[in-house]
Amino acid sequence: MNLLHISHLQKTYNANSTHPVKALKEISFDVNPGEYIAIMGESGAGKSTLLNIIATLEKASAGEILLNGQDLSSLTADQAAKYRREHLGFIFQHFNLLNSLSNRDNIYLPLVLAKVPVAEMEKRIQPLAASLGIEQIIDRYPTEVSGGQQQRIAIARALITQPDLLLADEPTGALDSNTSNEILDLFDRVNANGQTIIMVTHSAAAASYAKRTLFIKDGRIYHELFRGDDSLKQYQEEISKTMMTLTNGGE
Ligand SMILES: Nc1ncnc2c1ncn2[C@@H]1O[C@H](COP(=O)(O)OP(=O)(O)OP(=O)(O)O)[C@@H](O)[C@H]1O
Repeated sequence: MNLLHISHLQKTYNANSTHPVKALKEISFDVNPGEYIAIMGESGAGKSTLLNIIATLEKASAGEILLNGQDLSSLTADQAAKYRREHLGFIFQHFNLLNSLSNRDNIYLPLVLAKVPVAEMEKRIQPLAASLGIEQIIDRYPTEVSGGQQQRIAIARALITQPDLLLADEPTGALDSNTSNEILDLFDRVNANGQTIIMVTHSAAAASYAKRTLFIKDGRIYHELFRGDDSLKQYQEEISKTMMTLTNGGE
């Protein structure tokens, strides 16, 4: 079965006003378990809207969205909050760590909210910290580590709940190119361990790490590319070319 099934999804903001905005007009795609998908498109194309609907933060105006067979559009606000905690992991451009908590407590936070026993939290953090290279900084505070290290902490926070789906919104947008590559290498390893990832990005370099890239234009899927056996460099060139065609309005 598909992990995520999206069919004829539409989203109109301010539907009842004189200026409705059709952010998503027709979006259909499926995601299989273990996939790593990048979503690209120009500013205003509808990427964040799509991500927010998958994240259960917003509701679609029409169409179907199922995650593991669960109809996300039928969830109440409380059910959606629970669903997010139990099934989704989030990574943001600006890390969104709480500076008043240690890195360790930031990572524990979703488990605290889910009332997971302390012994289980400690058991889960050890292998995660080792695989993400954060053992040395785990008892510092977010303000005492670099941006790349903060993003590693944020990745640990997203993964500690063992989510069905990891959603990343411009995860390298605030990082220099070397640090970005380190974070993207980590995503690669996380995906190789079976984690399904959907990443919104403006960066062809970042998208080239994903195995499939969906291009969105004016609320519709314009094109998709598969990495296949391409090298990172070849695939990045393909992605850049497609973005250029899309920007120039080509078919
Ligand atoms: N809450 C809202 N109310 C009204 N219109 C909105 C709202 N959120 C987004 N839009 C509009 O919906 C369209 C799609 O926006 P969206 O933020 O999804 O694009 P995006 O591809 O993520 O852009 P960017 O790359 O700049 O983040 C835009 O025309 C935007 O102005």
